[in-house]
This record gives sequence, C-alpha cells and structure tokens, in this order.
Amino acid sequence: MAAEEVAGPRATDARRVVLVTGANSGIGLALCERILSEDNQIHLCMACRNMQKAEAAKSELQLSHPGADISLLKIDVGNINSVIQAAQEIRQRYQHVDYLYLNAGIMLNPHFSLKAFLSSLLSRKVFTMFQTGEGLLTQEDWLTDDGLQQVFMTNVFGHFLLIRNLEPVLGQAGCTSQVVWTSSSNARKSAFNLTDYQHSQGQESYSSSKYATDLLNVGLNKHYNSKGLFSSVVCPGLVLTNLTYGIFPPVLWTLITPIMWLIRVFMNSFTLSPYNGTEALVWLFTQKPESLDPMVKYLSCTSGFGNNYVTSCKMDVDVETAEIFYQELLKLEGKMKEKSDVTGDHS
Ligand SMILES: NC(=O)C1=CN([C@@H]2O[C@H](COP(=O)(O)OP(=O)(O)OC[C@H]3O[C@@H](n4cnc5c(N)ncnc54)[C@H](OP(=O)(O)O)[C@@H]3O)[C@@H](O)[C@H]2O)C=CC1
Ligand SMILES: CC(C)CCC[C@@H](C)[C@H]1CC[C@H]2C3=C(CC[C@]12C)[C@@]1(C)CCC(=O)[C@@H](C)[C@@H]1CC3
Repeated sequence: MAAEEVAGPRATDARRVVLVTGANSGIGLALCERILSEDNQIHLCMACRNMQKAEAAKSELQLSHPGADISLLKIDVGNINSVIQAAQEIRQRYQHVDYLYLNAGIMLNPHFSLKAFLSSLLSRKVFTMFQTGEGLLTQEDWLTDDGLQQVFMTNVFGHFLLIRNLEPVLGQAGCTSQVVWTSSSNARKSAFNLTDYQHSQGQESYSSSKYATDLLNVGLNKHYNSKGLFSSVVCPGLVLTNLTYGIFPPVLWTLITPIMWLIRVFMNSFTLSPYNGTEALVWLFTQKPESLDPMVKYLSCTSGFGNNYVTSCKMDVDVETAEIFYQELLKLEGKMKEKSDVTGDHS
C-alpha cells in the first residue's frame, strides 16, 4: 500500500476526518469537491470499490484543491469481508471519524414504464410522480456471494456493518460523529416488507432499500445518540449520474434536458447536476448534529432560476417498525458472523 494511503490524522491532529463511500463519481465525488471548498483543513477519505477510478477521482480533486489532504480506502459495501477489512483499516488509521457519508448505492437494471408515465402525466399524481418516480420503475436484483440480496446489501446492510465495526472511532465523549445517508424520495413504505426486508420477492428493491435506510436512521439515532453518534437522511433530488444513465442513455437525458429545466420551474426536486444534488449533504456538514430532527429527511432543492436550497419533510416511518427492523439487522449480523466463523472464512 502506498505511504500516502496509510497517512491519516493522529491523536494530536485536530483535522476533522470525513469519510465518503462511493466517492469516485456522481453525488459522492461532487460532495468531496464541495466539502473541500467548505473546509480545506479536513482529512478526506474516499472509500471506493474500484481503486483505478478512485485514483482518477482523487487526481481530479487535487487539481481543483492543490494541497488537500486526501486518502483512498478500498471498500466494496456489497461484500461482508471487504466491509470488515475496510473498517479495521479505518480504525488503524484514525482515532476518530467525524463525518461518515454513506453514499454508495445502486439500482440494478431499471425498467421504465412508459404506460405508467403517460397515465400519471394526465392525473393528479403528476407532481408526486416527478418528485419520487413512484410507479415508473421496476428493477432486477440478485444474490451476493454472501447469499444476501445485492441491493439490500449495498444500499443498507454493508453500511450498517460498517457503522457497527467502526464503533470505537465514532462518537466519543465530547466529540460527536455525524452519519449522513444518501437516501431518496423514492423510498416507499408499500415497497418495504418487514418479513422480506431484503426484497427478494418484489421488483422495487431500490424503493425498499431506501425505505429501509430511513427506518435504520431512526433506529441508529435511538441506539447511538447517547454515545455521541447522530444519523441523518438526505434526498439529493433527481440527479444525472451513472445511476440515472442506467434508466435512459446519457444522450437521451441530454435531449430532454430543456424539458427538465422547464419542469424545474414547478418542481424543485429536479436538481439535475451532482453539484446541486449535494446541497443538503453539504448543509449537514455545517450543522450541529444535536439540532437535527431524526424523523425528517433533508432535501436538496434547485429553483427554476438555478438557486440551491435545503428543505425537509417528515418521513413516513414509525418508531416501533424502526426498532423491529433494527433488531432484525442485529440478528442478521449475528447470523452472518456465525456463518463466517463456521466456514472459517476470515479473509
Ligand atoms: N442520481 C439520483 O437521481 C439519485 C441518487 N441517489 C443516491 O445517491 C447515491 C449516489 O449515487 P449517484 O451518485 O447517483 O450514482 P453513481 O452511480 O454515480 O455513484 C454511485 C457510487 O457508489 C459506488 N458503489 C456502488 N456499489 C458499490 C459497492 N458495492 N461498494 C462500493 N461502492 C459502490 C459507485 O462505484 P463505481 O463507480 O465503482 O460503480 C459510485 O462511486 C446512491 O446511494 C443513490 O441511491 C438518491 C436519490 C437520487
Ligand atoms: C422528465 C422527462 C420528460 C421524463 C422522465 C421520466 C422519468 C424517467 C423520471 C421522472 C422522475 C424521475 C425520478 C427518478 C428517475 C427518473 C424519473 C423516474 C428517481 C427515481 C431516480 C433515483 C432516485 O433516487 C429518485 C430521487 C428519483 C425520483 C425522480
């Protein structure tokens, strides 16, 4: 491993540590860029699964922020062993992680329903449809090597395991840590089922995983606030990234961009650029975590004139369901640990 990769703030170092998963592209990369502009004294750790892409992203950031203190970390949040190894590496590198942006996420092979789009267009649901994408998309999903649903593992459980394995460096006495999840307004209660929380049965694994994220946020705050760890969820709005290029090819998005600018006059959720989409994530960086409301989602918004701002909306989650789900995740964690102990898989 390169020397610069192991170098990180030590006990005597006052620099705040900011770790971003999925930092090499889209919203994650724009977030890194904006946080460095906000505070060039931080230590930024870009946690990515592909080190070639990570190196390229780091070089890009160092061009715009010469002298920025950036390190790379290899993590595949879709793989249990990779998460455990990455957490171990983080615990060795840092005494304390101040901000943990859980941003890596996937939507597998989305299918767009033109029929549902046209019928919503002519109904009263049109605003909700543009804001949440409700009813327009179905996706595929498959199993990981660990035998879990890929979307659930990547968007939810891998990050949950990361938090659990980072406990010693998160939220110490007099020194809080903030966890920020990139969730979505596409999170929908009706897509989520406590008895099938991995969403192995349906075709809306993305909606389900983002609803699971919102529930988990509530559970984490309940269990960790007293230890100085605070969790928040954000929706960046509709942003054109590799994720949305899986719905339509880039050329088609480019062709409909003027229409989307027009829609933005009525819909503040069409943030469109990764820079705009990170507004709420960057805003959270400047907030006292104790002042945040665990029951709301913070939304990045862009006006018709292109001005960015942050709003919030109450989430459709209840504390009891959040607690049951939290306990289910703890059980699953125990089960996966037991399995790796039995198979002796400690790689
Ligand atoms: N774009 C949008 O409109 C919206 C996006 N979001 C959320 O924003 C987040 C970022 O997505 P976005 O920037 O749009 O899309 P991108 O595809 O551009 O970014 C996703 C990032 O996550 C990384 N990633 C994916 N799977 C893994 C994995 N198993 N381990 C580690 N990293 C992984 C990707 O790495 P790699 O490059 O190697 O694939 C990439 O860096 C996601 O959580 C998404 O759900 C929420 C609302 C709207
Ligand atoms: C604007 C065009 C004329 C038509 C575009 C129709 C749809 C492809 C989009 C309308 C609302 C969009 C949307 C998303 C994807 C693309 C749409 C369905 C998301 C589901 C993407 C991922 C997210 O996390 C959500 C926040 C988006 C919500 C809106």
